[in-house]
Amino acid sequence: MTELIKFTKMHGAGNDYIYVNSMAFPIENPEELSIKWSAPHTGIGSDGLVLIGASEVADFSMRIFNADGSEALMCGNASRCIGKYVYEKGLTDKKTVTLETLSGIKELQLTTKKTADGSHEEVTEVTVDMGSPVIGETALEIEAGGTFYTGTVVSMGNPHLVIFVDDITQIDLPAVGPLLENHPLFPNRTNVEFVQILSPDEVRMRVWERGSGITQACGTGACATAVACMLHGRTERTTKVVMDGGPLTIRWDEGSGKVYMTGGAVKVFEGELEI
Ligand SMILES: N[C@@H](CCC[C@H](N)C(=O)O)C(=O)O
Repeated sequence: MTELIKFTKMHGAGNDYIYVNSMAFPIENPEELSIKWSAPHTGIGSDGLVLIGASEVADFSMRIFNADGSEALMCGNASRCIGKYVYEKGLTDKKTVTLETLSGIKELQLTTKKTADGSHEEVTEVTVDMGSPVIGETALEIEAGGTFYTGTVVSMGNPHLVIFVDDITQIDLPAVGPLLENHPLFPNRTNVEFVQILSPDEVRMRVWERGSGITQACGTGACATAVACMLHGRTERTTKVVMDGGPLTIRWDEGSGKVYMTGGAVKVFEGELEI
């Protein structure tokens, strides 16, 4: 029997996912549908699929699937978009929302303002408590395509390799990204961030995401980047990470050791699909 699934296309700094409220529209084969719906010409076109579900330990749960159908443990940009989704759809009236993810419970702080016609409140910005980073090697020598890079390995629930470069425009991301993502040093693959320092509180970053390729932004990647920058004494505790799709502000709190990510979330359109 054909089923109709309602979805919302949203993005955070240009990192775009298809969001489905799986409490209303249960989905049995998200891996398959993420591949199908993410396809730019034959599907909706996106970096992946996000399911918003119920939770016994938090207000809501999130499952995130990359465009290749692989499931990730965490997604920074999607967590902000879910904050906007659940508040604006009236699924909650809380401005502090907890979200169960495969990498633990994250807390979202929503900033809202009245819409221009004064009829309701909209979410303008979300700050996510991303938890504490797990720091791996800080000077990993790695070869890809005949070039040697030095990277810092940081997990923000999912794996990241952060590489400092002098001039980010010189990086051939489509060529080197897949080599590093699938490097034998990373049996579970990795997300890859190239970073150029602009000032003590601003960096430029481009990302190659595990399972999705080049994306306009990566929230966990921005956090990993800021952590690597601070670890190496390149930036202050708060850093603006400017990606192809826009900036995120990342603060690595000295006292708690936690990383806080702040940025916007945008609804693009809604639709329905038959499965
Ligand atoms: N874009 C995301 C991360 C999505 C998952 C990642 N590609 C992985 O496989 O670990 C973000 O905003 O954090």
